[in-house]
Amino acid sequence: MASIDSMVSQLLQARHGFLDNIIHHLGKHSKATYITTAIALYIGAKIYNVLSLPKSLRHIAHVPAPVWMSSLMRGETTLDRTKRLLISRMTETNGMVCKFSQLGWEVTVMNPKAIKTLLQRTDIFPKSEVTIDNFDSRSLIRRYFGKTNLTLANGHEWMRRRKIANPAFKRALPVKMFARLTSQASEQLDQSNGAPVMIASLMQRFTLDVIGLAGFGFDLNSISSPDGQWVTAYNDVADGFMAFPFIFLPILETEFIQFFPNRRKKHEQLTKLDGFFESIIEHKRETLKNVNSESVDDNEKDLLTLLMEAGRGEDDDSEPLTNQELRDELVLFFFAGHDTTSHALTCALYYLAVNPDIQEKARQEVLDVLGDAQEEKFPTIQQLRQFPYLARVMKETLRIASPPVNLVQRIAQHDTELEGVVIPKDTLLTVDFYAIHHNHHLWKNPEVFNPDRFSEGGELESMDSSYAYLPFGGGGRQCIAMNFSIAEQKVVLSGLLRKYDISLPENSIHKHSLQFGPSTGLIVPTKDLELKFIRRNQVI
Ligand code: HEM
Repeated sequence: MASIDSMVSQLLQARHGFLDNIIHHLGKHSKATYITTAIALYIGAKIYNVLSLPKSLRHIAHVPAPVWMSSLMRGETTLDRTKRLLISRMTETNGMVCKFSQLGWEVTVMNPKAIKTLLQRTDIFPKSEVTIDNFDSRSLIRRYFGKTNLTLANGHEWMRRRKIANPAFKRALPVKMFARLTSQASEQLDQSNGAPVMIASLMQRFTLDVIGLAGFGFDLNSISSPDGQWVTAYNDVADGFMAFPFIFLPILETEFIQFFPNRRKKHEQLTKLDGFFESIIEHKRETLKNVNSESVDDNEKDLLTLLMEAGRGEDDDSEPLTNQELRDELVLFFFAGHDTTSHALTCALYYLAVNPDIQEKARQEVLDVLGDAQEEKFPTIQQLRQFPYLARVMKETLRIASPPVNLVQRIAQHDTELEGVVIPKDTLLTVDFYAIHHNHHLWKNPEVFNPDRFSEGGELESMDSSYAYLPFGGGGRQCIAMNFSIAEQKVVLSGLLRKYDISLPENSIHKHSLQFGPSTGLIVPTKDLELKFIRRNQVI
């Protein structure tokens, strides 16, 4: 693959010689040759411009575009690429490195102090709208996410949406529903009779059902019916967001979709899903007109109800969300809330399986709170606070295997500086979670799973900046559902620890370290991970 590096560098370097040659031959050839040459020159110049680091960023260390691209093309793992090309440059330009991304050159910020400024100064570094504007309104991704939503909006629009959604997420902590669905998932584990189980798939179906119920009160039932129509439609659509040919050549999707039947099918599935969301929103509005929702415990209300209730209270002056806005937020919660948490759960179960001492310590804590009687038992909201060790296991999992690869890009509003480094107007900036959470300049033995980093007086507390650890982001744009997801994970992990001994099959490819598959964009999924769940004697 070094040949790809050298091919592209040679292409860039040979540009001048290439131009001279072309000028020399021009006189001798026909009109067709002129046109072909002009097109070749135009494309060559475009490629050169796109791949060359802009002059304004040349004072910052950078990874040459061909080097980054060749790593992607030869399938180097995200972690290896990050270590080799980003962390290795941590000491250059104060922990800032430029790299080539799908949307152009961006600065990856690895210096915790600079990250703090980047995330706190949302006036100077708002979210980059390039991320979604880059997609045509007819593309699958844009049709799904719409023009804006809570995670993409900036300024007043973001504040308005966050003000409405914040109380909804504060109120919604449906632990009873988490427990009910954990129980359903464990029925599937029981059916395996201790044989290896594809755990990522089960956790994905679990979190999808959670978000269906927590989002709009609809049971997608994907734990027991993985092939149900709405689950299939959603998975089909989500699978298509980052399809390489349509991202790099959007015209294929906008102008030539008739030649791509599979892509057309995804659009049809999305149209069906939209109809489904619309009917749910309409139905909910009608129900709320007729039923007194006060009678339902706030914790167990779905987010759609809570979002619709915004603006109704006496001191609540929020401008209510329209049906379209409600739809756009709900589809976002689906996307942002399901793969992230299922990945966190899958990885936590893996690290418990390969660290029996840690597993036993976490289990003992759970048994101390919930007892070891034979019937299933899950924690109440109050009991969730009584699992400090399990919380450290979850934190360490989110450090070592952060679900999102990086933060949504920010864009500098004007010429500014970050920790002494000049950042020109319109520069795109991001934070790469692996680059920060696996950085040996910040963490001791970052590849070792060690929940005690998060104990009182432990490694995190002794660091100069808490921004060396940010699985849920930071500043005002921190994950709105952090507490929701933590509660969800605690219910599942405590329930499964109480009931099963968790282990890795003898011949697993993950024996020495957790292996990841190709990235789907938001997260890097585990690769065919199977775990064994053997029922402990005491619990039936
Ligand atoms: C382990 C689970 C999760 C992780 C690690 C995670 C991580 C993150 C991160 C890093 C951000 C900040 C993005 C940025 O600043 O660019 C974020 C924002 C967000 N997350 Fe999560 N998330 C998780 C679960 C969820 C769930 C369950 C939901 C919804 C039900 C959700 C909804 C959101 C939303 C709406 C935002 C945007 C907030 C805003 O910009 O105001 N997340 N999440």
